[in-house]
Amino acid sequence: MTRKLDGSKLVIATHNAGKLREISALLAPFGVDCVSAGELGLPEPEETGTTFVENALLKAHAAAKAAGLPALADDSGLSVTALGGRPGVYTADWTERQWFEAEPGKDYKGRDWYLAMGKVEGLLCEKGPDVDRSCRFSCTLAIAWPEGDEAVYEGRVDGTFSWPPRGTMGFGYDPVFVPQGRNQTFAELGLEEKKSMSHRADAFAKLVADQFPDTP
Ligand SMILES: O=P(O)(O)OP(=O)(O)OP(=O)(O)OC[C@H]1O[C@@H](n2cnc3c(O)ncnc32)[C@H](O)[C@@H]1O
Ligand SMILES: [Mg+2]
Repeated sequence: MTRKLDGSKLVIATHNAGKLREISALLAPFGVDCVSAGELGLPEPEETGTTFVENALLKAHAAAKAAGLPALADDSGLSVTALGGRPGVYTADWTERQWFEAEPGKDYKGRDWYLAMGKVEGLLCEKGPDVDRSCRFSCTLAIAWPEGDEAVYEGRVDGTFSWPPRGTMGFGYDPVFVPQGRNQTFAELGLEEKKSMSHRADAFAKLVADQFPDTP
């Protein structure tokens, strides 16, 4: 049995504004008292794990320990089938890594998502016009308590990598991700639609079933 949230404040342990917006919207109906890592001035831990689960747990435990409160972290990414699952767990620093290899010493702090998406497109194009464009967004949500307890929930959504980018809503790779069964990208569909079908929503549904089982 996993430990349950008991009404104390919950730290949303992310430094990504897009994720914070989505997690806040998903949590809203459950009356959880939330505070973000940014509001608490928590440092951004180095993500040294090799899986989404490892990194989500690492971020949740770091925040829970620093804040003395339960913390919810999210590790997520886009895995492209034809690229052997890349960028996957390295989605956030894909641009930094690619450019670092090209030009060591350059400052990559301002992540440029357009470049990162273009890099994926470039690698797909190298494989020819009939390349398999299927891909998947994965999301692992982890809750950690200051005493060391933890709970993990995994979600995913399958789709297609679409080029050029379309839409202005959402964040990160949303403009190039078309979920299965739809024609629009997540960035065109917007928060409400995305909330009903995303990798984050899938993981969150498992969190709700476990943490808030009595909610109708
Ligand atoms: O670690 P935190 O502070 O939560 O923020 P981050 O941006 O570094 O997040 P990750 O380490 O989990 O990296 C995941 C990256 O995958 C991308 N990503 C994850 N979920 C996404 C979504 O719903 N829509 C678009 N891109 C997403 C986005 O580029 C993220 O930066
Ligand atoms: Mg990160």
